[in-house]
Amino acid sequence: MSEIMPHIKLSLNQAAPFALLPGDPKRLERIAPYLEDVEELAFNREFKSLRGSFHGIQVMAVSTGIGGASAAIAVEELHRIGVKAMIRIGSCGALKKGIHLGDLIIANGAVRNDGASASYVDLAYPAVPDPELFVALMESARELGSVFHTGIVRSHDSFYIDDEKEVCDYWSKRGVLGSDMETSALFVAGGLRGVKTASILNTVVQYEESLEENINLYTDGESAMMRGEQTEILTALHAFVRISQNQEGRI
Ligand SMILES: O=P(O)(O)O[C@H]1O[C@H](CO)[C@@H](O)[C@H]1O
Ligand SMILES: O=c1cc[nH]c(=O)[nH]1
Repeated sequence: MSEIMPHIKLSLNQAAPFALLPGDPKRLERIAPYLEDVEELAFNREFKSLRGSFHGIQVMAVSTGIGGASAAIAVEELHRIGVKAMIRIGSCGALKKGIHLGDLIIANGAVRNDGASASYVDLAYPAVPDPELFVALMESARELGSVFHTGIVRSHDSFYIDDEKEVCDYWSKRGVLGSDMETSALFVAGGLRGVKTASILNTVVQYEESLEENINLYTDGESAMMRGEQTEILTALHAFVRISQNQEGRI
């Protein structure tokens, strides 16, 4: 019998080549309807998982919880059971005016303000997505008519620091589009381990709006944000189909 990973509680025979990585375990309930032959796999701590098929490819969805530490654990353990490509389908706060609720941000890099990626490697190492997966996400987003922006995001470890507003303004002034908590750890762990990674984020807080209020509305199922979530799920699934075709079965 193959080894069961200690946190995600999955083994080799449960792997698929592609994995969607939401933060919130609840998001799995909204991913499942897009897949056929869905099997629930495991639920340990923040790591809930399922597997199914989409347009002929096998896909997993595994929640990573909040923050880079648990996201990096998910990347490591999924890599060990054989997952080759991972797309974070997350939520974020915009750092730029004109990015609206439900707009998607496809990250072409992440500011490494998290602790997990720093514990892996010097900050000079870039947090960047796999180029092929990034392009596949952009092409899918265009094909589906999604409203999306591409650019740098900032990954952080806490909302509740005393100078939160000043820190957000600092990065906003430098052209960073949005903030989340897992993209940089995903990109760095994936880069070091040779896993293809990308990140697509649904805007749930507009720049300079109340964070707590908007996250509550999102979890209550308010519509623009829910539409953004549906679009990011579909965009990511189609991106996996694209790279499976590009690679002609190599993945
Ligand atoms: O909605 P998810 O994917 O969890 O992403 C965002 O939401 C959480 C904070 O509310 C953090 O995990 C942040 O990155
Ligand atoms: O503003 C936000 C919203 C969601 N997630 C974040 O990290 N920041």
